Amino acid sequence: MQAPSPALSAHDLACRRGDRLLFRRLSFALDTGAACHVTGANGAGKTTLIRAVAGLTTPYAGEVRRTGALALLDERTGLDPDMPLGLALAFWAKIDAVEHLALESCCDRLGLGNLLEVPVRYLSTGQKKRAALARVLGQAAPVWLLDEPLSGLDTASQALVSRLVREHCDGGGIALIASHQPLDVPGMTAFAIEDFAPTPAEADA
Ligand SMILES: Nc1ncnc2c1ncn2[C@@H]1O[C@H](COP(=O)(O)OP(=O)(O)OP(=O)(O)O)[C@@H](O)[C@H]1O
Repeated sequence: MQAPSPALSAHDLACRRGDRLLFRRLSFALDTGAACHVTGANGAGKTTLIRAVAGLTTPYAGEVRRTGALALLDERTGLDPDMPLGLALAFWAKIDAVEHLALESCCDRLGLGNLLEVPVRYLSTGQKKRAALARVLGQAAPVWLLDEPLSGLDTASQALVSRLVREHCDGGGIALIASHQPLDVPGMTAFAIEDFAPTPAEADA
């Protein structure tokens, strides 16, 4: 049986952090092939939104609906700092049921081939980010949630991320991307988290 088309939507979502309402009445709907760029100032709530959509934070109001498996790029890579990169990725590949050859091909795609013996703690910021992206790629999940996928990356790697998102969406995937930097993904929609900022009265309620 064919898997249903992926879909991701939020309906009247509101999230609080501590005693502060960050955003409210936030809605979007993404169907197969769609990418959406979430922008916003530091502290506006982009990571909170990504985590709420991922189901890692309970929204204050509203709901998220998703069809299809999820791959999340978070600020925490989850890669064991004491393991060589190859083994650290293999740990997740086992959990994600990714075959060895597929993992190898993702590592090659992200230019990690010559780093697999290096302990994760010795990797640079950009190298760690590319390793986390390799895991996302390997998961072959139709729905991608990418929190700051470009931060710490050089120009060539930033272009590669745009290319990976394009290919993912061209193949029917969905990507919701929180990023301070622009991405080169034709047809990508965008919204600013500030568009859903509470009024002062709502924020204090
Ligand atoms: N556990 C927490 N308890 C209280 N406040 C929190 C908590 N986590 C985050 N916050 C606050 O929530 C707000 C939104 O944080 P969030 O990380 O979602 O912002 P962001 O838009 O992703 O910022 P940046 O662009 O800097 O990554 C910030 O003011 C932050 O200090």
